[in-house]
Amino acid sequence: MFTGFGAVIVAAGKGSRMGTRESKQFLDIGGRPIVVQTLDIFNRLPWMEEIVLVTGEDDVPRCQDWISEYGLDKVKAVVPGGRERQESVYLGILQLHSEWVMIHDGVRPFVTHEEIAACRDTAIREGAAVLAVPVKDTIKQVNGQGLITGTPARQSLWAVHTPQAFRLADLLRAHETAQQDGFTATDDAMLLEHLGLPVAITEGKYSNIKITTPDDLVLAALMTRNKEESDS
Ligand SMILES: Nc1ccn([C@@H]2O[C@H](COP(=O)(O)OP(=O)(O)OP(=O)(O)O)[C@@H](O)[C@H]2O)c(=O)n1
Ligand SMILES: C[C@](O)(CO)[C@H](O)COP(=O)(O)O
Repeated sequence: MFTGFGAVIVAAGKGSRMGTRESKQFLDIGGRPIVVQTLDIFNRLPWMEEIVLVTGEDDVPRCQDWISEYGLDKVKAVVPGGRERQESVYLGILQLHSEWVMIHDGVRPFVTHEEIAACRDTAIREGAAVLAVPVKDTIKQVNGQGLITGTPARQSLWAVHTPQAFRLADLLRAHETAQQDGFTATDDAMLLEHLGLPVAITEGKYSNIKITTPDDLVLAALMTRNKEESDS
């Protein structure tokens, strides 16, 4: 029985906003599929005890092959995900035995060990934590007619990233309550908010991008080249 941290890497999305034939999590950056790059970051954390990969049902065999090929020895299970991200996360956490869990998007391959450790430390201190960055733009609320209805104070606005870290028992309860209530969320913190549990912010870096649209691929290629140059 593990008592430390496990991670669920979700990579079962269709990538409709990317629009490529190949799902975006399997596109190549720096010579490896994006999801392999993400898994490798978590696999190299000395304190990370187990990893579950959630992917498309048809993609399970090729992911298993990559796990062997790239020596991702902490990946204990590769499971098919669901229609929505929320369902994919739930199917992943059912496989874990650790006391704490980190949920991370398979398409955020630039997260650093420092950011992940900061998120872990905040979660241990506060009970739950997410990486996030202060928003740089002024954000407007807009109605269905395209008219601005309000301007929230920017000091209170953060763009939320992953990883997001929780006690496994809290996250399971949050997912099961959401299922009972028919509550859907775009991140896991929202599910704890729905339960009334506090979630703390850990300031991350703007470089922890989620590869979502074609312009993110251009940025990702540039970031990979910069990293390769600074590593050599
Ligand atoms: N049913 C789903 C939907 C999303 N994800 C994962 O959740 C992460 C963040 O989601 P997003 O960037 O929205 O990915 P997609 O759902 O693939 O993209 P889109 O919304 O453009 O279709 C991705 O790693 C994606 O693979 C998942 O595991 N299962
Ligand atoms: C969890 C998340 O990465 C936080 O930014 C994001 O909400 C998930 O992806 P989506 O683009 O909202 O589907």
